[in-house]
Amino acid sequence: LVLDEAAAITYLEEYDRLAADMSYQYAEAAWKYETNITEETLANMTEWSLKRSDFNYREAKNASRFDLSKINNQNISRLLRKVMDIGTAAFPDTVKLEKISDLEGEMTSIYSRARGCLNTTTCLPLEPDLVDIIANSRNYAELTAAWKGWRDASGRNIKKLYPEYVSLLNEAITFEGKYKDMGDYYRSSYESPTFENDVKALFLELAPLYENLHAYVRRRLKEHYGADKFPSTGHIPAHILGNMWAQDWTNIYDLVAPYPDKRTVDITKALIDQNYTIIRMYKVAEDFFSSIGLYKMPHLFWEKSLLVKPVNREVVCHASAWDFSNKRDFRIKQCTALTEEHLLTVHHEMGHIIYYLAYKDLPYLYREGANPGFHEGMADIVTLSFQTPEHMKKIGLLDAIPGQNDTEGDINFLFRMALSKAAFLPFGYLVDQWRWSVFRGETKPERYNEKWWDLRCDFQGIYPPVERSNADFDPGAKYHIPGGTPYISYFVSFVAQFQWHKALCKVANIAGPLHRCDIYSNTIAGARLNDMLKMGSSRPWGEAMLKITSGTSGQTDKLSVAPLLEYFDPLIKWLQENNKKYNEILGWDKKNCPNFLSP
Ligand SMILES: O=C(CCC(O)(O)[C@H](Cc1ccccc1)NC(=O)c1ccccc1)N[C@@H](Cc1ccccc1)C(=O)O
Ligand SMILES: [Zn+2]
Repeated sequence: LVLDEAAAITYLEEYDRLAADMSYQYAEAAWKYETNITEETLANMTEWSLKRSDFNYREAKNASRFDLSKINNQNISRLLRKVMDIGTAAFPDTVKLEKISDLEGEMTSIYSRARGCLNTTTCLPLEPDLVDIIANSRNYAELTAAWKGWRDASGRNIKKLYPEYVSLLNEAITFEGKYKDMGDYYRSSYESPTFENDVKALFLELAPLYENLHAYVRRRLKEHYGADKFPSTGHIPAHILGNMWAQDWTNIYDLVAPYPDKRTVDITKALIDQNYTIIRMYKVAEDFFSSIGLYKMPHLFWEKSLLVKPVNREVVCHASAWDFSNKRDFRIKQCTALTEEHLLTVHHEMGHIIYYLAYKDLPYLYREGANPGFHEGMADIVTLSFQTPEHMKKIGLLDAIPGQNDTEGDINFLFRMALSKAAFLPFGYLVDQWRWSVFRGETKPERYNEKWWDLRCDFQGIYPPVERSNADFDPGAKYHIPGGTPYISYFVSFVAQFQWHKALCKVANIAGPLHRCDIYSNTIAGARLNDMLKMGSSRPWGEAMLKITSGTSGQTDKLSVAPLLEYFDPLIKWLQENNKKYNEILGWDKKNCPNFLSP
């Protein structure tokens, strides 16, 4: 039965209301589970997950009555295609769909409740305890115990569930014949047949920056921990970089700063000294977004968010931002602690909420990021302004800022930014290289861990401090793997946020080098950003990229690493010179991973 456009519009209006309501119900069930992990709340979430799949299945059938070739209106056809793009919900075997939801819930429960043991008597949760040890301890043995303890408690216990999870997801997603495997489906949200090769090319362009940073940090860490801890292959031990996954190195800034006597910031200390409360951290973030003309948090946000880890129940501590699809209820769930890292995560999560608020009046189907990387990029972009010495001084978290001709202070600041924004790049890239190879069937369960360490050794130039084998499951020690959450979105975000930062600083006429630009209280920058955010996923993401960059030297509808490399250019030159001065050999043996026991 071919129905015309008018009927399609009527159908879509009805769909919009029903879908938003179903989404609300599911979000409430998921919220109840994540803020109180019990058998009952997990079962209730699974029940609602099945109800949502059933709703999507039925509506996809209803939408298929319309003949898209007879729909001329681009907007209507885009909406109808989104109603029919339901992923695993197209799989009619609800028993298997329930199993997928159960497995994901169970893996997330194991991850969230895991306690890593340092010895036979002391077992600690990841947040805040093990995170703090990895961030602050300078004792090699203690770091090794925390690193190994966490993986034994999380990855090892998740391992047995992952193979079935993968095969069920692939069976469900290939049922309709539209997708080759689950990785193919994940990548389809970028609406580009060349996406996989595009990100590979971007990653290769960023290699020189990372290799120079890696060589410098390796030399400085050798001075501290002793050269005997560093193999001839050139790898750095994975557990001495200040982060449980070696994805952000800012916590070891004090050990490796280029000009230590010009110590710039210790935000964590300032937060404690100034008796910051958790709420004040959120108010500071809200003030940044409202200062550029974006939005304040709705009152339900303050009423319903979970901002502190409860003492009397188990929760999913990994931070997230929630849209309850009723245009009013938006929440953050974060086990917030008084540290600089958490202050940045507060800005990150609130950045997601701002995106939600910008597109809340769009049709339900368009209330998404232009692509998943754009949502993460929006979450992160204010941190490029917020962390400048100028801004830190403005909000009283830093007393002295490096003067304009203080190149040493400037290098220190750029270096500190590179410890998060450059150190992250290979990790942001490799997590889904691993996952996509698993979904493709290239990496079988017997070699899950070997493939993981092949990639970690190859792209990150780090190696495991204790022997690993295929009896371990280290990918499972990173939230997004048991959580089933895509990761390439962060790599895309780390590229895109510099393109946006450059464009916004330009349109806002903020003079000076890119790395000292602070868009705080600049409503022109805010308006330009808002114009993109308000598009949601109503248009292909290239148009959203063009919306932000148009009229500037970086005008493009594509991802480009040029602004990121421009931002770090003074540091790249400094690192190249310094590495040459010390005859540092850049890079590492990409095909030989120390401490991995081949089967
Ligand atoms: O995981 C996060 C922060 C959590 C989140 O805000 O990205 C969160 C992750 C998540 C949790 C549950 C389900 C899905 C995703 N994402 C969101 O809350 C979110 C994602 C898309 C749209 C709206 C909100 N960051 C990553 C990468 C990262 C990003 C930025 C700085 C440092 C590190 C990490 O910690 O490895
Ligand atoms: Zn995020």
